[in-house]
Amino acid sequence: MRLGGRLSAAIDILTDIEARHRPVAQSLKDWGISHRFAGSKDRSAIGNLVYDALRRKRSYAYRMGEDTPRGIVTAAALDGLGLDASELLAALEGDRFAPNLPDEDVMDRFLGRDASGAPDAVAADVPDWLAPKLQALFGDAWVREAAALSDRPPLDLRVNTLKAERAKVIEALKPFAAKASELSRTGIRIAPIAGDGRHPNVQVEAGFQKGWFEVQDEGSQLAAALCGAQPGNQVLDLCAGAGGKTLALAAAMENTGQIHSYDGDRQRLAPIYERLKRAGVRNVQVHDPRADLSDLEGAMDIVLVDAPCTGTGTWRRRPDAKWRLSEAALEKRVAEQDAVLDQAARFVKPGGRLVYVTCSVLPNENGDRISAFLERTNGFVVDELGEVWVGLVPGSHKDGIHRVSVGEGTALTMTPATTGTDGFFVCAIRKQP
Ligand SMILES: C[S@@+](CC[C@H](N)C(=O)[O-])C[C@H]1O[C@@H](n2cnc3c(N)ncnc32)[C@H](O)[C@@H]1O
Repeated sequence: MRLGGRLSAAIDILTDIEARHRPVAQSLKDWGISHRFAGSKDRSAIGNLVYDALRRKRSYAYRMGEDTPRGIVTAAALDGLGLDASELLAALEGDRFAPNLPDEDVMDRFLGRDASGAPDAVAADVPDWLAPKLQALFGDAWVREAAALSDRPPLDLRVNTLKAERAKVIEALKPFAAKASELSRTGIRIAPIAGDGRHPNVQVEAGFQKGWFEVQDEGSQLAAALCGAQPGNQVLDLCAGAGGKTLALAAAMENTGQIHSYDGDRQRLAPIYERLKRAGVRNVQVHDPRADLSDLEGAMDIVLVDAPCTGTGTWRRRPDAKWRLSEAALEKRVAEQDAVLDQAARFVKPGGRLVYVTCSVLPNENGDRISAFLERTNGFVVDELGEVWVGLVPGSHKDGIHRVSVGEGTALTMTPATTGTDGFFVCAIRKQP
C-alpha cells in the first residue's frame, strides 16, 4: 500500500471507533481481517496513525481547525512522519486510494501552531471532566504531565534474573538497540517507535522462549520492586491477573519462600501457568477464584493489591481508553478498590505490609483510597516510600518522583513526565505488631 491507502484506512478505522465506541485494538484487528492483502508494514503504519491520532485527538483538532477523523489523521501523519504539507501532498500524487485531505495552507497552519493558546484540557489532550482531578495532583505542571501521557511509549522488558543476566539479554537483543533501563535494575528498554516503524516482536526471540525476559513496563517493574519482597517471604498477590508482578516477585525472592497468586477472574489468571513454567518459577502457588484462602489469614509478610483501576497511567499504550472513561466507570473502580483493600487487610500478619498499586494517576483511585481505608480500619500505618525509592533506584533523587503524603507516610506516583514510565501509584501500609 502507498501512503494514500494507509491514510484512508486510518480514517475509516477512526470513524468506526468513534461511531461504535469500539476498542482500538479490536477495530484494527477487524480491519486486518477484511483487508488481507495488507502487509505487516502497512498494518503497523496504519496502527501508528490511528494510535497517534487518538493520543493527541484534541490538540490535533485544535491545531488543524478541524475535529474530524480526516483532520486528526492528517495531523498524525504530518507530526508522526515528520513531513511538511508539500511533502505529504507530493507523496499522495497519483494515488487513487488517497483521501481528500485538508488544503495545503490548513496543513501549514497546523505545523506552525502549537496548542499553547488552547484551553488547558485541549492542550493536555484529556476530557474536560478529568482536568480538575489531574490539576489537583500535579498543580501547575498538570498540562505537561497529561501531555506526556500522549507520547509514544517505549517497549520495556524485565530480565528474569532466575535465568539470565541483564548484559546477556541486551547482547541477545542487540539488533533492536536494546539498552539497560535507567531506573529498574532488571529493566531493558527499546526506544519508542520512530516514524511509521514498529517495535520488534520480541516474543518470538529465542531468549523469550527460554524465559530470559518478560515484557513489562518499567513502572510495573519498579512497583513490584517497591514491595521489598525478600527471599523466604510469604506473599499474597491478591490481584495477580496474568502474573506480571508475581513473576517479578518470584525473581526478587530467588525462587524461595512462597507466593500465593490469586485473582477473582479465572480468565485473567489463565496465562499465568504458562508464564511461570517458561520463567522457571517454583515458589508460586496459584489459587483460582473458587479457592479458600482462609489458611493465609494473618500470615503474610506482604499482600500485594495490584488493584483494578481506570488505567489512566497507560494512556500512551491505550489512548482510546482516555476518551471512553466516564465518571460512572471511575466510581465503579473506586468501589472495587475499597472492597479489595478490605479483603486484603485480613491476610497481613502483624508487622507485615499491604502494598497497594494502581496503574492510574487519579487521586480518587490512589491516596484517597488509602485515606478512606485508614479511616475505617485500625492498626495500619503508611510507610515512607520516598526513602525506599532512593535506595532502590541507583543515582535517583527524592525529587525525581511525585511523593504523595498519605496518613503519616509517603506514597509515590510515577509518570511518563517524571520517571519516563507508565503512570503508577504505589503505597505501602504496615500492620502494627
Ligand atoms: C491491574 S490487574 C492485575 C495485573 C497483574 N497483577 C499484573 O501485574 O499483570 C487487576 C486484577 O484484579 C482482579 N480483581 C479485581 N477485583 C478483585 C478482587 N476483589 N479479588 C481478586 N482479584 C480482583 C482483576 O480480575 C484483574 O485481573
